[in-house]
Amino acid sequence: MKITGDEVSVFIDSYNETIPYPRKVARKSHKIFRKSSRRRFESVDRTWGLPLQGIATWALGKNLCVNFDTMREKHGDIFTVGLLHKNLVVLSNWELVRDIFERNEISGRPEGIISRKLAFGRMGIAAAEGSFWQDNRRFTVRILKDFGFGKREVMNSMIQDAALTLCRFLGENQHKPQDLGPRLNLAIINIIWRMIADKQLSHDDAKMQDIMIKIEEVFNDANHLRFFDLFPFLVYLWPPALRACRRMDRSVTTLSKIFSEEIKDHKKNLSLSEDPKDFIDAYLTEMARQKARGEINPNFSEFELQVIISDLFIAGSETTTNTIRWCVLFLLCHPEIQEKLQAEVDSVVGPDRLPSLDDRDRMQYTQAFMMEVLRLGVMLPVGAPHAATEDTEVAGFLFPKGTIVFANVWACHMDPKFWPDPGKFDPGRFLNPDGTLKTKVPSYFPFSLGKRQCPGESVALMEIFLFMAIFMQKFTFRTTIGLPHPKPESVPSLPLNHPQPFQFLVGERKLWNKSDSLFIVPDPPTSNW
Ligand code: HEM
Repeated sequence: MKITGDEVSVFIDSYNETIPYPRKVARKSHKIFRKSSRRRFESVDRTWGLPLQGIATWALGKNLCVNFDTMREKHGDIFTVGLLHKNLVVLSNWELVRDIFERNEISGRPEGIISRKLAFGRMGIAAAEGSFWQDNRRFTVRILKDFGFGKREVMNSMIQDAALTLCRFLGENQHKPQDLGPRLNLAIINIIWRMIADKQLSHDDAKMQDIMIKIEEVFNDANHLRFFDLFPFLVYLWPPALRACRRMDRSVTTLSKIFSEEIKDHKKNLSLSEDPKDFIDAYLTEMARQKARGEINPNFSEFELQVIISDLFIAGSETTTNTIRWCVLFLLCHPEIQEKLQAEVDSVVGPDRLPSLDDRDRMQYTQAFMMEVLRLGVMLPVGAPHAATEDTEVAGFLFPKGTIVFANVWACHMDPKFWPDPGKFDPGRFLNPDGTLKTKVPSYFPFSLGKRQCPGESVALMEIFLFMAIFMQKFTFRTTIGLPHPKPESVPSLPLNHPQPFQFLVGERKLWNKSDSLFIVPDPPTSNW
C-alpha cells in the first residue's frame, strides 16, 4: 500500500522552506516534488513558525511515542519535525515503514554525540553506515546464525543454565518481596558472553559486574544526553551534561578494555585448523583467511571486532532483560493468564524435565503471550533513528540527504485499525480460532523492519521463551501484600521502554517435588557452538 497524496491532510506549499539545505539539493528536490506534486510531508513546525515544537518534543518530551502520535492525529502518517539544523521525519504506518526501511539509502544512522562516543565515530554495526556496516553486519549475522543462534541445542542448554541460576535465587527468597534485580541482567549478559567468548562467569565475577554496570550507565547517560545530541556545543555550558559525557567516555573505555583483553587472549590460542568455538574466534579466523588469500578487507579489524562486541552487549542485554521484566509485570496484573501459561507448560512439558526450545511449536499460547508483551511493552517505542545517506525518493516522498527517520512502532502497535481495543492485554489476538499462532501479523514490528532489522531477534525470542517457560513451570508470581498493586506502566526514557520498578512474591508450585527437580542444572554444553 502506498500513502496517497489525499491522505496527507494539509497541503504545505514548500517543504524546502522549513529545512535549510544546500541550494543544489533544493533545486533537485523541487524537480522531484513537481514529479509527484501531491506527495509531500506535513510539516509540524509550520504551525509554530519556528521549529520549537520539534525541539521541545524531541528533547524534553517524556513520552516521545505518545507525543508523536498526537501529532500524527493532526498531520497524518508521515510528517516532519524540524529541529533547527536537522530534519526529522516520523512514520506511523507500518507499510510505509516496511517500504522505506527496506531501502539502503534510508539505512544510514544520524551523526550524534552519543553514537560518536559509543561507536568510536562510525565503527561496529549499530552506528555504522555504508560498506563498513554492510560487511560487518552481514558477517556478524552469518556467524551468529551458523555458530550460535542456529545451533539450537547449544543455545538451549546455555539459556536453561542461565534461567535456572536465576530460579535458584528466586526460590531462595520465595515468599519475600523481591524483584528480578541485577540477577536477570547478569543471566542475560552471561549468555551473550558465552556466545562471544565461550566462557561462563559467575554472577559475582568483577568483569560481569563491570559489564552490567557500564551498560546501565550508558543507557542512563544516553537518555540524559539526547537534547545535546542536537546541540553538542551546549554540553560545555551545562555541567550535568558534561559529567554524563565524561561518564559515558569512562564506561566505554572500561568496556573496550575488557573486550580487547579477551580478543588478545583469543589471538594467543587461535588455531586456524580447528572450527571456531565462539564469535571472537570466527572473526579472527576470517581476518587471517583474508590475509592468507591476499584479499584484506579494510572493513575488518580487531578494533572493529571490539566495537561489534560492545554493540552486541549494548543492543542485546537491556532489551531482552526489560522484555522479561515486562512479561513478569503483565503476569502480576493478569493472574488468569499466568494460570493458562502454567497449564500449557504442565501439559506439554510436565514436571519431569525442563522446557526446551523444541517445545516452542507446541506452546503456542506462551508464544502468543510473548508477542503481546512485545506489542504493548515494545522495547524501542520509536525504534532506532535511521538517516538518509543521499537524496532519495521512496513511496513518492523525498528524503533529502541527512534526513533523520523514526518509525513510531508504539503507534503502529496501538493502531485500532489493526488492534481492536489496543490497550487491552490479550495474548489471544495472536492466535487463530484453532489455537495456532498467527504467522503474518500486520502493523507489528517490535524488532523493526527492513535492512536494519534486529539481527538478534531469534536469540532474544529463544531467551524470552525459555525464561518464561521455566519460570511458569517452577513458580507462581504474586503481587506483594501491603504494597500498591503494580501497574503495567513504563518509566519514560529513551531509547528504551523500561517497566516501572516493581516487586513480587514467588511461590514454588505445589506440583513440584523440590528435592528432585526444582533446581537441576543441565550438563554444560561441550562447546558453545
Ligand atoms: C527483546 C529484545 C530485543 C529487541 C526488542 C530488539 C530490538 C531492536 C531494534 C528495534 C533495533 C533497531 C533496528 C533499526 O534500526 O531499525 C535493533 C537493532 C539491533 N539489535 Fe536488537 N533487539 C533485541 C535484542 C537483541 C539481541 C539479543 C541482540 C544481539 C545479541 C541484538 C542486536 C542488535 C544489533 C547489533 C542491532 C543494530 C542493527 C543494525 O544497526 O544494523 N538485539 N534491535
